Amino acid sequence: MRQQSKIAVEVRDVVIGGEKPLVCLPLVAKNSDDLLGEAELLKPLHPDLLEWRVDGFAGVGNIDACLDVQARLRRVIGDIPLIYTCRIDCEGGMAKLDQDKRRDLIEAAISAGTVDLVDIELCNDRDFIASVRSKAREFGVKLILSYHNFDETPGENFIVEKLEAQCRSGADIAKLAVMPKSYSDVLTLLNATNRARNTTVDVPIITMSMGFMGQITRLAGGLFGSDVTFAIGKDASAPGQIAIERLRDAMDIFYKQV
Ligand SMILES: O=C1C[C@@](O)(C(=O)O)C[C@@H](O)[C@@H]1O
Repeated sequence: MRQQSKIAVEVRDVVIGGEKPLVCLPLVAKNSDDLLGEAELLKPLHPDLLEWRVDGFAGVGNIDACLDVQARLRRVIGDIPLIYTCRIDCEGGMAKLDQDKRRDLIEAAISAGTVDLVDIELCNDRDFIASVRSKAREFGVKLILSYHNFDETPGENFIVEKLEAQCRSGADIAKLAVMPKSYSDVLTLLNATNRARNTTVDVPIITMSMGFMGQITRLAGGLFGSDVTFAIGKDASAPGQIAIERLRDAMDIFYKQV
């Protein structure tokens, strides 16, 4: 059986860090009609979690427009836990916002009370992280601190230290996505995840090696300590994601017994 997270995170009736890794589907539509349509389409696929990639939404610069769609989105998805992500452009985000605006948007989303988790990058400055963290705590929203590298896979120590730093900065969940150039890089990511899970990182972990080479980490990363895998519902939000139906079939091989 896989090594569970020492501290599990519960959102609605979903446990992150429990017996089985969970499947999250990203919502990446550009306009509100398409976004709500995408959510309708994904709901019957029964994802454990949904992620709204707000940085892919054309109205991302308009807080009121975003809040309006967010409220409608919650009505469509019912009780499915929702991650709110406005990814910073230097780590793969699709919009360039200034930091004050991005923080205001994220905090407004948290205060609206209709998102369950928020994902921000560890590369944001301390004040940005402290401000979002305190807003998240106030509204009972779980904080994911993340790191993305679309160019390469850093060494094992770097990865473990990044996950540890996320914990020290108050992450309820530590997350890291990196790009492999070889299958050794894929093993580095899995080794680092396994080490973090079994030593210093007590909170749930989400890691993935991106691209084609990294697909094994999306299927079997849970065995090494990754608690959530991102799949394709309608459209991908990162290279290497696999359609949810195929992913679930494959995951049954690894996790059915539990
Ligand atoms: O950070 C992540 C992980 C991800 O980049 C992936 O590789 O599956 C997909 C993103 O939507 C999410 O925010």
